[in-house]
Amino acid sequence: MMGTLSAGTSEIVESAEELDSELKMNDIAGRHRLLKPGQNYSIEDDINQLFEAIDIRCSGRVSGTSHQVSKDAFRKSAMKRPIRVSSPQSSGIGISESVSLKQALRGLCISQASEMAAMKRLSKPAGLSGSSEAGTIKRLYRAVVVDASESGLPFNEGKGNLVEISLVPEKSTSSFYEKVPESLQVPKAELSQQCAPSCNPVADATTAKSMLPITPAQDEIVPLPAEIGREKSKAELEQNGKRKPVHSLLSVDAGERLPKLEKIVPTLNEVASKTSTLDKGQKGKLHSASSLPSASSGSKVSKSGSYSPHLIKPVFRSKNFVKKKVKLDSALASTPAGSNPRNGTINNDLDPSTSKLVFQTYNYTLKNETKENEKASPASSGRNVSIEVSSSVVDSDASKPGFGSNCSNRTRGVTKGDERSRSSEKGEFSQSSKSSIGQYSSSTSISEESNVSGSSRSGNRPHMSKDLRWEAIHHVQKQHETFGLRNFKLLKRLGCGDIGTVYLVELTGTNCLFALKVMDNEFLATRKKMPRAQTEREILQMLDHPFLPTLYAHFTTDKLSCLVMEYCPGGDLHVLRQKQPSRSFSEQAARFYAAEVLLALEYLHMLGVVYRDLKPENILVREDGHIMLSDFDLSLRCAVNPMLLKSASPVVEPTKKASSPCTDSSCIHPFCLQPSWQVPCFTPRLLSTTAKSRKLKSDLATQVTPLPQLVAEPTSARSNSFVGTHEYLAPEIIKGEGHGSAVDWWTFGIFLYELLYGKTPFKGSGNEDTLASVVSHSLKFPESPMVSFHARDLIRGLLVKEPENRLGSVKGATEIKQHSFFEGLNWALIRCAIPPEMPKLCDAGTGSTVMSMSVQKKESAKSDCKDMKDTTECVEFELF
Ligand SMILES: Nc1ncnc2c1ncn2[C@@H]1O[C@H](COP(=O)(O)OP(=O)(O)OP(=O)(O)O)[C@@H](O)[C@H]1O
Repeated sequence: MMGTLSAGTSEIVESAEELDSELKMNDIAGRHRLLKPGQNYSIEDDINQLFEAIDIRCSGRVSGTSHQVSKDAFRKSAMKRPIRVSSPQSSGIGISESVSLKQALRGLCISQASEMAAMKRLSKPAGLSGSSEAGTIKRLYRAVVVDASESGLPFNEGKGNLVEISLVPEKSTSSFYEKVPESLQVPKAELSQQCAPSCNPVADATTAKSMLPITPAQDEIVPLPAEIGREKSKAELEQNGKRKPVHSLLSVDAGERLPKLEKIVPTLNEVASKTSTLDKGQKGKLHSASSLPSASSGSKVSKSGSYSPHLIKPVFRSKNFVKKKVKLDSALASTPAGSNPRNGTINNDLDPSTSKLVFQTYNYTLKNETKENEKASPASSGRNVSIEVSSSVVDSDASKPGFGSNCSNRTRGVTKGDERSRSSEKGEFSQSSKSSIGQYSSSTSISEESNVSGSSRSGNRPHMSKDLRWEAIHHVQKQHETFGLRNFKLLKRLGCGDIGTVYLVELTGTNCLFALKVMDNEFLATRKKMPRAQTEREILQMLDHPFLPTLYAHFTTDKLSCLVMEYCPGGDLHVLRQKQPSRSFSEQAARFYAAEVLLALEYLHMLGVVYRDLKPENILVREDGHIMLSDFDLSLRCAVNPMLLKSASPVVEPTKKASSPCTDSSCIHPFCLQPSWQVPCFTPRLLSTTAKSRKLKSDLATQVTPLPQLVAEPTSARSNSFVGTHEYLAPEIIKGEGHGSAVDWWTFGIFLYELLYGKTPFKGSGNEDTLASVVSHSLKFPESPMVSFHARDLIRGLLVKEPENRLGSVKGATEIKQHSFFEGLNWALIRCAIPPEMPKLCDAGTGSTVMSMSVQKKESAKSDCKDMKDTTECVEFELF
């Protein structure tokens, strides 16, 4: 019963669902990757191709009377059918629509190119989205069909000049694995009555409590133990305040959980002990489980050290790898094709019984090869793009937990046919790049998308070619002809989630740090959490965005599933907020973080991912102060179709902007390359001289139209799961009415509220009260701290209880970005902006000291190790 929930525990709850849809939607994973290895990325080509592909049939002229359509009507219609709205003024600017659109797109690309230039300048290592975003945009634009004559939605939302081009949203392919029993659902009439503004909040809350649908899953909700039988470090004590995820289907108590988590350690040791050859220069010292850092070992927080915000480099601890890099390149060049892990088999020196390696799939070449193989061999259809290194024991059992065969199909659901296909794959892996069932015998195959080979060293991410972490992985892979746990040196535990434990690890011999998420396969299987782990991995594989994590590799053993991710040393926003003087962020800081989160959510929605678990705890802070949205195991995958909202005339007044476009801090002109706030690390190419740039921008401002808006909001996504964190749960989730992407905009509203006020708006004395309050209480703003009208207005728009009326429910992030709260924000360059707060040289999220991450502070491996020992009471263990 809900009543069993402890009052002080904020939780994520979920129920089983969408497994099928997740599998069915695997094809989404590949959509945003367009460039093939070796293919040169050209913005100009993109533009031309886009316009070749775009069928512009929009007359751009709709009678003025059509503008009388209400906003609500538009919203509702927009969810069902294509929208195309034109403006009578659209033709008044003397530029043909195709030309203006092209210019606008070019501007978009210029903006993008500027970002890429900035990133290059910064040598920003990870998470950059340049070409992939371009690819995504290209794909979206290719899909655009404008048909003015067929669409009859002359709505411009007051903008007056917008021509909206849209596509019919695809039907969501998500299936409802878990539906709230009809008997348990609250009648809509009653709910609307409950939610009526005139309702007595107290009475409503009481009534709502009794009305909350109690699903069987909810019955089983139990609070996750804040501690799992280990000593609490300072940071972990802080984490106790975090709203931890709880699986609603199976209760997990401390007694059950602890042995499982502890089990990981001996498993790692086991792997280590089975490693016959240790890296050259490695001590070969294998510590027992007790050598893992105790919670207390991380309790000493060193706040010393400085931080250089402008040197965004991979996390390195010595220069060793840089030196090796040259050798690596030559080694690559001379690598025989047969020994190239991209193309063939390599040896795995791990114990066959434990070794299973799967590299993430990033490379389209591989996909193409797979398709060719499918043609050649029908039996292989349905194969996963990724190639697995697996033991026969693992793969012969399709039901085996882990990221094995049962988790690797990213293009379609796992069917019996698929399993049969797998069985037939025995011995075929060298051709199909698939694992060889029954052929383990210490051989492995690695997918081409292992991101560490040849020209596609960073996978399909040319913009990340400067990310030395990719090269580091490749380097290690080439050196050892294997890639797995043994290649990592465990430094400390970063945190523990519902499905796994995250460690800070160093890629042996490279001084590159990563976050390694380790999940116990048996635990996942017995707790029915495998789908969550699978979802997280699949989503991580899709991501290529500066505010989302990069998954460098993943591998699986019999016992463990591991994700090698980008490491964020800055802790999370939950902890960071608590460190603020008033335990809340300034409005400027909140705006910054909210904007970056919004971009991340927008990107996720474009990929057909409804995040569903937004909260400060899940927003990690990178070393450069920018954010990284993490934790995707509760996300919903669904179908999404792009919608292009084309602006046909300038939004801004040319004269105003032409006067001094760049001195205006709120300049929002798309061709204004000057960031709206200081970006000292970035000098746009077009701004070589101030005069030149001013003239250029002045000219552009008078000639060109604003950029079109791309909208890819998965409005048709539906789920009935009870998923989220109590204080952040949207009303429609609580009511069991089914929910879609609008839940992310609700949580975004709660998130912004919490950043600004230091608390969430509907928190009750207990979880039950909180849920009742969410459903029935009206939104109230505290008198202090003082928050601007714009901020409150945005929150108000987001925290509309009816999802269909919620800001963002139709056009997604596009709507929200246009809100006055974000006015003047240079969205394209925010990644180059100086964050409100730079992380100190301590890991706020864990309380443990981390080594300097900047180049200036880069230390040798030895001194780093010494520092670690000195400050964290010795994280002196090497498991691999
Ligand atoms: N890439 C990372 N860099 C630094 N710390 C991380 C990283 N990923 C996770 N962490 C830390 O590890 C902790 C556990 O993360 P994890 O994603 O496993 O669980 P969670 O966020 O609590 O949610 P869930 O249980 O739903 O997975 C986080 O709270 C965070 O402090």
